[in-house]
Amino acid sequence: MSDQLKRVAVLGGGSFGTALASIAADNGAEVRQWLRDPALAAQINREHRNVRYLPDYAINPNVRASNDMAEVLAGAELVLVAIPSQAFRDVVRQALPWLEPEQILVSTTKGIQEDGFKLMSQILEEETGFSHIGVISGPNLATEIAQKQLTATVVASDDALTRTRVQQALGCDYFRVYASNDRYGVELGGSLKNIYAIAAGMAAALGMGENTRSMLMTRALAEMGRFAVARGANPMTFLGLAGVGDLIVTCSSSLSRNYRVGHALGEGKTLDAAVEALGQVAEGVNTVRLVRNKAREEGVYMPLAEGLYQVLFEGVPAREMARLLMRGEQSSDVEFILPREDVQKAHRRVEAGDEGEARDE
Ligand SMILES: NC(=O)C1=CN([C@@H]2O[C@H](COP(=O)(O)OP(=O)(O)OC[C@H]3O[C@@H](n4cnc5c(N)ncnc54)[C@H](OP(=O)(O)O)[C@@H]3O)[C@@H](O)[C@H]2O)C=CC1
Ligand SMILES: O=C(CO)COP(=O)(O)O
Repeated sequence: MSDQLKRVAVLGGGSFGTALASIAADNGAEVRQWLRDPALAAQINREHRNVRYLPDYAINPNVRASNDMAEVLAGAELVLVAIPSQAFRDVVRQALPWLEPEQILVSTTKGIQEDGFKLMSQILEEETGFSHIGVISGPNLATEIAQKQLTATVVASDDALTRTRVQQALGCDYFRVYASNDRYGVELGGSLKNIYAIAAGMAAALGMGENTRSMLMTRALAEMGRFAVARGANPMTFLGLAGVGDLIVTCSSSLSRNYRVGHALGEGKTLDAAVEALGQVAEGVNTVRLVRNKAREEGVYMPLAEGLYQVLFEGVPAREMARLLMRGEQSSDVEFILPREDVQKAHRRVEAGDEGEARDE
């Protein structure tokens, strides 16, 4: 088919990279997947299975794994980068000698670099200077994609060619790709929701109910929107798949690694033990630290991120933190309608005995 990409490269041999590689191959592309472990690459090519990250799923035989960057990138029209944030820049630098300006580069990674508070597509841009740059984000549990469960994602880029090519390369019967031109908002949504998935896993392990989970997710969305606005992003993006969509799935499913880390913490494991037991990346652990520090620096009110930070890194018991949050300052439901400051002002007036002045104008 003329509108279909012929060559797709995926950097990263983890669960998401593998699931996306297989989709592109299902769509008819010749796919090369780069991973650093030659033994795993050889096994994928032999058995069409990624025994380390997605052992139960058959990979399309048109995915060829390799630890040779030159071989993987040669002739690729689209390059998907599915490498955890801590190693992302390093791997992009390894790829640099074989990248070409006409290639489309797309990050699939939901994390933040500490130095400069950079999102992954900003790293792609900085390292390459190319113009076809985008991100993929949304409610995309890799295991469910591998099972071919009906799934939707968002490709975000201010470059229409990037959006269109990714929709062509990955859209299929079980994977629907929606377009956005708010790259920063989509990418921020994917990173921020990991924080609240840890909290949701923890709440579940502590026996908290569905009301609690619903409150947590909705207030998380309010907090994400507040942070986005403070950073100049469009909060409306958080109403889409990469915001509320991803928040729902990651805060609800034990297939989410961030949720699982939270659950293990709620069961009484230490953070180190929880991360060790997971054996894969849970980006939220690092993200909560970076976002909490950034929110403090910029004066953004983020009580959930602050609370989770104190539980994870300062030894505050989760139940005690939940109690403190429930007794926190009185607030507004939807701040875009009734500003939080107005609620607090009204409280101050009533407390000062000025009930008439506390009415809305
Ligand atoms: N899994 C999911 O459901 C989803 C994941 N994502 C995002 O995608 C990103 C990648 O995730 P995913 O595929 O799941 O990750 P995994 O944890 O499953 O795998 C990570 C992959 O990155 C490789 N890697 C890690 N460090 C390095 C390094 N220094 N150099 C080279 N390769 C390295 C690992 O190689 P090795 O095995 O050799 O360590 C492995 O192939 C994450 O940031 C996540 O937020 C987004 C949506 C869904
Ligand atoms: O982002 C994801 C689903 O959309 C995957 O979440 P985890 O990284 O927590 O597994």
